[in-house]
Amino acid sequence: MDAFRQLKSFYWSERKWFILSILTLILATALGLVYPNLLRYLIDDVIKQKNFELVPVLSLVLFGVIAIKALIQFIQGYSGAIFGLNTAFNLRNKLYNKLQTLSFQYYDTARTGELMSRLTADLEAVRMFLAFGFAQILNIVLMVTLGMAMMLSIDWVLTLITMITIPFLVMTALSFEKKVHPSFRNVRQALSMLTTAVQENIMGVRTVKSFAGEDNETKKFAERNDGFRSKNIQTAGIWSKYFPVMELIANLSVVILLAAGGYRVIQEHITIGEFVAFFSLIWFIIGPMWGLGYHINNYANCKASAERIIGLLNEHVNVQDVENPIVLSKDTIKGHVRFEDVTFSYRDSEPSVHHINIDAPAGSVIGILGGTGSGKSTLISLLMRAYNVNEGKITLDGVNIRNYQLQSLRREIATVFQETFLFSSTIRNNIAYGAKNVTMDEIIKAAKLAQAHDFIMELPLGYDTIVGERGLGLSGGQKQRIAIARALVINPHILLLDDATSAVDMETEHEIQSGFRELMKGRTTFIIAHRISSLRNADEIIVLDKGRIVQRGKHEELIQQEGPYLTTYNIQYADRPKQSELDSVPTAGKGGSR
Ligand SMILES: Nc1ncnc2c1ncn2[C@@H]1O[C@H](COP(=O)(O)OP(=O)(O)OP(=O)(O)O)[C@@H](O)[C@H]1O
Repeated sequence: MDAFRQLKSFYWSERKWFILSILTLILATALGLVYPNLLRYLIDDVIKQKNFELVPVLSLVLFGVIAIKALIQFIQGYSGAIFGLNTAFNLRNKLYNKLQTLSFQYYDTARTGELMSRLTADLEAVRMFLAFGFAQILNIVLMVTLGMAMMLSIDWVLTLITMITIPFLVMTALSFEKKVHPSFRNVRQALSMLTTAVQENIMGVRTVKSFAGEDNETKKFAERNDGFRSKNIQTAGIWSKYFPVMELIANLSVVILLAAGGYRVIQEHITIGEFVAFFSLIWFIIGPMWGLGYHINNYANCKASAERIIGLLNEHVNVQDVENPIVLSKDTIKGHVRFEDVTFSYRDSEPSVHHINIDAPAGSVIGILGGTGSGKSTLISLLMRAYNVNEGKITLDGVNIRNYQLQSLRREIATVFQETFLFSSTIRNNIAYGAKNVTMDEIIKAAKLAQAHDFIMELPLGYDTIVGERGLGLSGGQKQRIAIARALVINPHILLLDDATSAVDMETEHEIQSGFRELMKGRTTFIIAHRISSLRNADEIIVLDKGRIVQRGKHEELIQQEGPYLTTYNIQYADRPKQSELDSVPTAGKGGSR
């Protein structure tokens, strides 16, 4: 119960529903005992004594009991359901909030499917247990105790004789559950493999079709479908094997009762009425035994689900606010960024960036160039405090970024990531995502600067066009331009562009950049790009190799030095004479712009 104790804060506020559901449950179970007693009374005191005038009264009493029990059962089911639903509601909100606060570090290794099952299957398991499972276990205890007490009070000898088969029934029920449980798990796994196949096929439909993989996919699906069917057949086999056995044992109790009870009546140890009451009481014991294994397993599953939920709620948040953080505001921020001897490694591995020093005065543009895996994106992630640096510090206007309130820091930084993510919503909403109370004029202005306005207007619904899941239906370049507009619309003091124009052609890139130049006046910008043309106007270009700065300076300085920058330049401008050749020909102009 420890797991459920830890979840107390989520259900304690709903305890009135819980108490109501438990009280009504006790009442309904106790009312259930009225039937056997009425039967006994009917036979012994009415029929045998020929007091037939009591029959209508008894019928009315029975009707009253049934009606009251039905009403109580309704209140019990309703209050239990509300208790479970409200607790799940509180828990779901808390879990979702937790997901928002977890750092990038967590998401680096987290698996989407697992997280989704925390929020759905695990939460549902806890809800069902709180709403019904707990009540059912309590109901079993109540029914067995009350039923047994009543049977013992009628005839303890007959009770013991009748109960001979109960241990066998319990054993069979537990063994059934032991077998059927893993079998159900296999069915669930097979189903999840089946849905994964469908999901991957839909998401990767382009790849499947372009590699003519339809036949393979059909074969894969057929195999998984077959797996799903055979696991279901296995489970059905267990059910059909065990149920007749359980039925047999349960009915054996009844046969024993019939024989032993009949004998006790003949011996006049009990009356016929008591004998009949016994018959209906025996189901008070057998009924719950039937589902005992299921409820025990249900509890174990629920506990495991609750533990997984608690695990997520207790997950450590790596990047947090310090005590009394400084709240950045648009009016006070200037935008002077400094990396001071920054070293960072993602895990305990070799650092991804080593001893980085960068001084980016407010409004300057820093270009970053380097091979793949050289640490460019890492620098940008550190600046938006996706991770905390291991050594050194990053300052904004002279203050370590750790001392700023995280949300206010990120509100002043707009990032356009390498991979564009668009929400399944309208283009207008996608552009306005990070901005509060943004006007349509501002959205259009940002879209124009990002060279997105024209193609948006060509779409049938313009800015109201819904972009499909992950932006399907738009080209890579169009998605990037929407992402750039999204960054521009928040009017950031610091702009981080991580290969943001890789998917647009050079012509469009140039146009976007001229837009940037106008908009970036007074804003600090870090541009990661593979094209020299994107970086050549930067105030400083940093060249990275294996996490270290190997060259730095302005474009004009860097093309005068031997090094990776000049090599990249020469490759990209291969159709032009090499820089060294240009230098040796005094009449030739220096390196064409694009
Ligand atoms: N989330 C992460 N977890 C662990 N290691 C990472 C993570 N992100 C990057 N790395 C590692 O850090 C190093 C630098 O990666 P980074 O993404 O900064 O390179 P990059 O220069 O931006 O590369 P690219 O041009 O391919 O995007 C690489 O060795 C990479 O494997």
